[in-house]
Amino acid sequence: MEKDADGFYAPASADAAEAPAVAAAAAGSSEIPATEEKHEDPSASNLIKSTFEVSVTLADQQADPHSPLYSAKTFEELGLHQDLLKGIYDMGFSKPSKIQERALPLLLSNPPQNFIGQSQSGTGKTAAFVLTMLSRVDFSLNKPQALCLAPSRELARQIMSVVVAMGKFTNVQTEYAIKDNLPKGASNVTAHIIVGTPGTLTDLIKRRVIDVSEVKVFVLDEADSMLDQDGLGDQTLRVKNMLPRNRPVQIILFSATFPDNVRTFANKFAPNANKIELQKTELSVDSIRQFYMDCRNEDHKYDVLVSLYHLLTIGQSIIFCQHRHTADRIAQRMTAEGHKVASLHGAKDAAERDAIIDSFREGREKVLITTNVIARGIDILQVNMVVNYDLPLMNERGDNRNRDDARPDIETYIHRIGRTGRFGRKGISINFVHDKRTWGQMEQIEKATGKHIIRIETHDLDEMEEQMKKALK
Ligand SMILES: Nc1ncnc2c1ncn2[C@@H]1O[C@H](COP(=O)(O)OP(=O)(O)OP(=O)(O)O)[C@@H](O)[C@H]1O
Repeated sequence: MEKDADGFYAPASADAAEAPAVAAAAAGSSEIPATEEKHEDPSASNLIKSTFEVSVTLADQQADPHSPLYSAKTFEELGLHQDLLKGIYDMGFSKPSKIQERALPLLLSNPPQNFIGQSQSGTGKTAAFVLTMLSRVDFSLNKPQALCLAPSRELARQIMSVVVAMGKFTNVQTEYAIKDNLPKGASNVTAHIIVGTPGTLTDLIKRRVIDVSEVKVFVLDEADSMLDQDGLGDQTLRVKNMLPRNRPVQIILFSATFPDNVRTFANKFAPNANKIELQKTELSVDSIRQFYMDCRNEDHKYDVLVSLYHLLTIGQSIIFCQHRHTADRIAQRMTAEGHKVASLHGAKDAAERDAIIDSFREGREKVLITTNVIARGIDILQVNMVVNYDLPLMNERGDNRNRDDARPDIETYIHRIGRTGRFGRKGISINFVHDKRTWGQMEQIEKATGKHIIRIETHDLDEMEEQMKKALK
């Protein structure tokens, strides 16, 4: 049943890799004011200093009706509680994004109705469901009332940091349901909002550590992966089946992607839902410029990656590999050759995973070599480059082990490149292809997403730098 080696799609044991969590610094905090802002390399590291400046004109984007960030409304008009408005402004948000503007009235209306929401990566879905959870909680009742599930411990921790930041002016109490960070004591979690991963939450409910009798809201972030039956679907369903039947529970599903095979199940999982959906051609944001490099063979991919190192460290970069051992091997080799890189995947223990992602989030590491484990949801604004060292693949059974019948995993591709270009920022993705098969797979990705992928010569680093400057301008 395990779909991926990295806990991203893994079953109960996926949670096994989870650990102590801190309500990290507000992951959601926006650094973009409503006017133009320049971002220079924020890192204090002594690596090569940025020569590029990335300018973002959020006000312009929020005024453009074709942008997913467009908004005709203000947060005040969305009927949010004063304490939540304070939290939102404290995070630096000035106007809702399109998904927030459209989803919040539907999410907050009474009686509560189920909701299925789709919007491109980095367009503010988290705030929409976090505000809903915070709005529906009765803070005078010390029992779990909202549950939120995500496919990885890293994402659960990030969501929690948004709950804490947005709920800063409320009396909200929170608790994790992720491995190695379990509630203290054997029973009676009194927190209002629980954020976790499905295996651990199932376990805590079964052991009666978490009482779900007062739960009113059940959120699935990255809902398509959470409902995919080859992945976390069974466990998520198990959680749903443990929720109270004698009272309505509002079910909320969000993702940037909803492939057809999951959409049908999503409709059953959240019946009679209000829906906001994207067209197939709108799946990724235009601010991400996509490139590819035609490498000679597997070994050459490594050389090309190394040759890109100074470009990778201009902002921050995420390098995606299909397997853990590839991530480790590349990281070890690059480190031995004097480059500073970190690697993160599901085989590492929970504490180490937390330390690595925190260090990357804080800009202490600039290059993160990883697997699909952080392909979804992770929001680090300084990431301006994503490299698909291996293209994301899956076979008919939905796993990625056997390469012979592998086809490109379009959804994972969209999520991976979506780690850059967050909330109107510019970003770059580079695919490495190295033979006819990978070339064909990339063509399929290009066709499916409807976005042109531009060739860059592997030996022409000046051109690469030129293209990068242009793309990030
Ligand atoms: N209204 C807003 N104004 C300014 N910044 C915002 C606003 N809403 C969200 N953001 C910021 O935009 C970034 C992306 O938001 P978020 O992580 O919720 O995206 P997402 O749609 O969930 O993406 P993904 O599909 O990758 O999970 C975050 O840094 C968040 O703080």
